[in-house]
Amino acid sequence: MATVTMGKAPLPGFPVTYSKKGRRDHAPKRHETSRRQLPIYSARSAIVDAIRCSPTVVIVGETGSGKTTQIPQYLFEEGLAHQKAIAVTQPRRVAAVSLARRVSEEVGTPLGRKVGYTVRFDDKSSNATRIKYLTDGMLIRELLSDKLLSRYNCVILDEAHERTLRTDILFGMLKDIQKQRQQMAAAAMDPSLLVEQSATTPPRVRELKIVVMSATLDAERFSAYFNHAQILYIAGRQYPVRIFNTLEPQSDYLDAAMITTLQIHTEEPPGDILLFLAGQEDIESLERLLNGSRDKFGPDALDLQVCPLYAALPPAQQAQAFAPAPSGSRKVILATNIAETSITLPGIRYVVDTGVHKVRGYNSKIGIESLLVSPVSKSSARQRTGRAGREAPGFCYRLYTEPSFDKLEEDSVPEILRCNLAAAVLQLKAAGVNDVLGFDYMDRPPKLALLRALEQLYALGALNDQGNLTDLGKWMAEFPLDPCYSKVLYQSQVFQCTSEVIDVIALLSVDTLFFSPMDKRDQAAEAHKKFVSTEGDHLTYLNLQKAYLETQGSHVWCHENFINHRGMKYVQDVRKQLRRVCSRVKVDPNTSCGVDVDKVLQCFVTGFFHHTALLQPDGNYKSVIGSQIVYIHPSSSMFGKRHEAIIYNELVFTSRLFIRGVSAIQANWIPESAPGYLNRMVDRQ
Ligand SMILES: Nc1ncnc2c1ncn2[C@@H]1O[C@H](COP(=O)(O)OP(=O)(O)OP(=O)(O)O)[C@@H](O)[C@H]1O
Repeated sequence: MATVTMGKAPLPGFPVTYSKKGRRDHAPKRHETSRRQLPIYSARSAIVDAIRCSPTVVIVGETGSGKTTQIPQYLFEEGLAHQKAIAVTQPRRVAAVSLARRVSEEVGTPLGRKVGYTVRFDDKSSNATRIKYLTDGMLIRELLSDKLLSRYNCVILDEAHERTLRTDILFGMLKDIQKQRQQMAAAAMDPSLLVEQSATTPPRVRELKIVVMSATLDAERFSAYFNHAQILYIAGRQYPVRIFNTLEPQSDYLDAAMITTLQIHTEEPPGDILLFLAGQEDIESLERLLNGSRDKFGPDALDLQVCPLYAALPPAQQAQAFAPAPSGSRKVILATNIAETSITLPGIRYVVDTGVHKVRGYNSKIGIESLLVSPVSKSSARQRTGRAGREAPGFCYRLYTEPSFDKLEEDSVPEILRCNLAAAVLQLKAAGVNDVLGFDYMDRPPKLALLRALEQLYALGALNDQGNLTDLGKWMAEFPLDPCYSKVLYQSQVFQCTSEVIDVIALLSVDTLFFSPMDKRDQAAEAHKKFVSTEGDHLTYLNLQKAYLETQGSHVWCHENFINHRGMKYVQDVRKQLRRVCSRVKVDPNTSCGVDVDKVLQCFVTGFFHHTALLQPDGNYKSVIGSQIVYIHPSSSMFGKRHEAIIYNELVFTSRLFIRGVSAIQANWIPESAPGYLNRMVDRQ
């Protein structure tokens, strides 16, 4: 017979509802009704049964149908969180926080009690928490101290289609935990073990249920990876969304976004607008433009309240996007793709999609992970559309043509295939995965590439000879940089040249900062002369940066000196990012070596010892590792010069093995930088 634990009397308006298990939930009535109206409600028992019967279930359901807010509650109500909790991962913190708020309201308990969240630097959960929304990164962190995730009965991987590096790492880790727990649970069923166990207490470690969810994922593929998991397709959209495409391609998406927003504001019935843009800069410029265009609305128009929403915005300002617009005004939220999945922004009826986003890419030149503006995938476009139609019928204005939509990729390339492997392996190690070769990747990177990555990390001092992460490795894992560069940055504290190292790394991220038009070659060469350092490209770049800052990045100055103005602007962005991260990890970005610039080169050798070459008696350069003859590229300031030893930034094979980003160094700096590794590599030759 079910037992009921009695507590305090319920508050008026909060009826007590009894679940089948006899547990008591205080659920506010107004949410109870709306919960039952969600499309997913009719599939409630099918979902619960599937999860009860199968270790892993893949669920695909329309955006807004109720997956993220309802499924964890169904499992909780049906006793699947018994004595433990349900984790729901999100790729973004803003979603984790807002979902926990909403669901705790639906459950009718204060945030942090039955329903809570954990994101970096913010934890609203307790031992009583049964449904926990958390970022994928935070679940990886929890894994480091609780290897079997024993506090959870079920992990829901939401928005799995996003395939972030961390979510991909979680896929493999969770599969492994599930297997281990299955074996332990099976062992506990062994009658000889049951003798020692009380009949009333459940086994200490239960099986781990995994639920993979999204509105837009390739369910068959996910099912195959998760041991042929059961797939559930949930039909039904909450409210219809009408999609409009432009008839012509738009040359300036910001301009098109501005016009469309003003048109909706002045011509369409009330309802807030959500506008997707590529990044913070776009948002700031559109915010200025929209705030400056109030006089165009006419005397009877509603006021327009502009709310930015991007990851770097302080949480208090982000919260404004979730608050209702003041009466007599319409809210327009200018957002990056942080608003693309999972969240419900109350009041939104109109979505404007520019069709672009910033993607973390990998600049193989310097291994810096960059953010580049690119077209979205179909899957992203559908998710954006799905932000309308959650509380009433909605409209989505795509600022690109229908044929352009048809040409978009179905899904974005998984991050693990887009980023440098040394960096990915460093992340895996930081996440506690020791066997990175045997790791169960959903999309496996090539083995040789993984081996190279391990060897390189060892040489850099990020791994010890057991292959475990060192303290330096942990530090390096904090940086959005190829590990060679983060090592140089770390060493810059020893050489007292952090400011210069940041500048050079940023400058090396662009291909051609000096340009020479065919018809003005001599003029350009003359203009470039004043920046050239006899010690090579690294210090030449440093001279260029100094001069650029002195002229405050003037377009005219760049033009007169045959300098790539756009490239220099990008350099300043990268520089700003790096300075910010340095400050965050308490490294002073202003530490400078002054005129003692040799220190900068010495510091670079500590990360680039494998990119060094020695001058041969015949005048050629031979690489220290690989013993290959390498040729200085004609674009380098070191072209035609001879020096006992050189360091280079990259090796490119075109007609010959060319090296670029070259500087002169002292030969004795090389063995000092990674003695063990270099001896081994030279022995192998
Ligand atoms: N903060 C909120 N305020 C108002 N309504 C909300 C809120 N959060 C959710 N809802 C309502 O609950 C519905 C279901 O939301 P939920 O996030 O569970 O859907 P979903 O299927 O996970 O969507 P998606 O695939 O887009 O993440 C929404 O369509 C909306 O009507």
